[in-house]
Amino acid sequence: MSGIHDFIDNEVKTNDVVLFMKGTPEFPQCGFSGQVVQILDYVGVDYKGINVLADADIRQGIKDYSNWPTIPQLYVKGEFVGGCDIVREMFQSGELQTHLQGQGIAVKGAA
Ligand SMILES: N[C@@H](CCC(=O)N[C@@H](CS)C(=O)NCC(=O)O)C(=O)O
Ligand code: FES
Repeated sequence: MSGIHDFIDNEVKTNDVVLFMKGTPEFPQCGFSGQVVQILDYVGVDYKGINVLADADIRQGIKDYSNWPTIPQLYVKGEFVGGCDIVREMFQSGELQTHLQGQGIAVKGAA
């Protein structure tokens, strides 16, 4: 196992919600990442953002880890959820909020 794989594995397993993205939650540097940030902020969930632009090995490593070719990538409780399109569709259907709550993760406005 490579060091990058272990780093990623540790991040997704020790943080409930992790977003691998371009830029930071405060300053996204791509519209796809920015859309997921907006959704997560709207839903009101705490998450950790990891900027793949700061590290080329993570940028490639996260694609290998999930076998998914693009950034952003959202993980909940150690599981890959999806990229921008999937997260947006799940948000619009309400499935994202349901999934988070089902995992015991607090979302805004939930009891
Ligand atoms: N349709 C994709 C949009 C994301 C996307 O196309 N990302 C591209 C451009 S930011 C990407 O990560 N390319 C590989 C790279 O930049 O390393 C999704 O649902 O997440
Ligand atoms: S950085 Fe160009 S589309 Fe994401």
